[in-house]
Amino acid sequence: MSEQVERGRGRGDVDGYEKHGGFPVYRAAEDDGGPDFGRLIEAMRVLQDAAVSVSAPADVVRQAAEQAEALAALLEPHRVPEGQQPGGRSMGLPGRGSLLMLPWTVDKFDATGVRSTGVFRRFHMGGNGAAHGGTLPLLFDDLFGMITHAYGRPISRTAYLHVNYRKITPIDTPLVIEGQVDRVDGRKTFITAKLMDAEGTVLADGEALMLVLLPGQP
Ligand SMILES: CCCCC/C=C\C/C=C\C/C=C\C/C=C\CCCC(=O)SCCNC(=O)CCNC(=O)[C@H](O)C(C)(C)COP(=O)(O)OP(=O)(O)OC[C@H]1O[C@@H](n2cnc3c(N)ncnc32)[C@H](O)[C@@H]1OP(=O)(O)O
Repeated sequence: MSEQVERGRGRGDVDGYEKHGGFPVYRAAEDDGGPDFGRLIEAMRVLQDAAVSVSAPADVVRQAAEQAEALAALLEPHRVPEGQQPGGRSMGLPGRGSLLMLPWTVDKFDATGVRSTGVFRRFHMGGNGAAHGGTLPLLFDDLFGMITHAYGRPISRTAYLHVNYRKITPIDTPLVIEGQVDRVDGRKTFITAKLMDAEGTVLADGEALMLVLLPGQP
């Protein structure tokens, strides 16, 4: 984890951050969920990739279903309320340890912007080796959230998000996404970002308006 990301852990204490909106208080998980949480999440991701790409004999599918059901039953008694689980709050893990997020790694996180690197996996495929078009706004939206946070803005929500698909975004290929705050106008934070391949070719670019929540807004 970079020094910038480490510093970002303390943002929950920035004056006004917790008081804004009706959003629950979120803090980064102290220990990234413990020694095996990252392993669990990565194993789940591999399982997701497998689940959407295998064509297995019926007996294998039956065994896999039974094992998946047993695993779910093992975890079920340990559900906790939103904001207490390490998933999504583990800043040292790819995708913050959230299965929903792209498993990307943040390597820059400060007021000048946020950069993250990673690959779209088989799980994220739309067709013909390209990432599903819906997965790109997910990547952009989460980056925009981090950029807002790294800039020191109070909790904000995405009012709009625009993505231009410039070229096919391939799966299993190292990519980088980078963006920054362009301007601030009262509650409004305007952000832009670019998704690029290793040669710097822009595959997609995006812009968003993030609005600081008013007191009580969910
Ligand atoms: C989860 C964090 C883990 C914690 C770990 C610790 C640290 C973490 C570090 C980083 C965090 C990382 C990531 C964060 C994760 C994710 C970020 C994703 C964020 C989202 O994914 S969030 C979900 C999608 N999002 C929504 O679910 C919004 C639904 N919506 C609403 O809740 C309202 O809509 C709201 C509140 C947005 C505004 O409502 P409102 O009533 O307060 O404001 P109002 O409408 O009056 O607009 C005020 C002024 O904005 C202009 N305006 C409004 N909308 C516009 C538009 N679309 N286009 C152009 N202008 C627009 C108006 O024209 C007016 O402009 P003017 O003042 O000039 O007249």
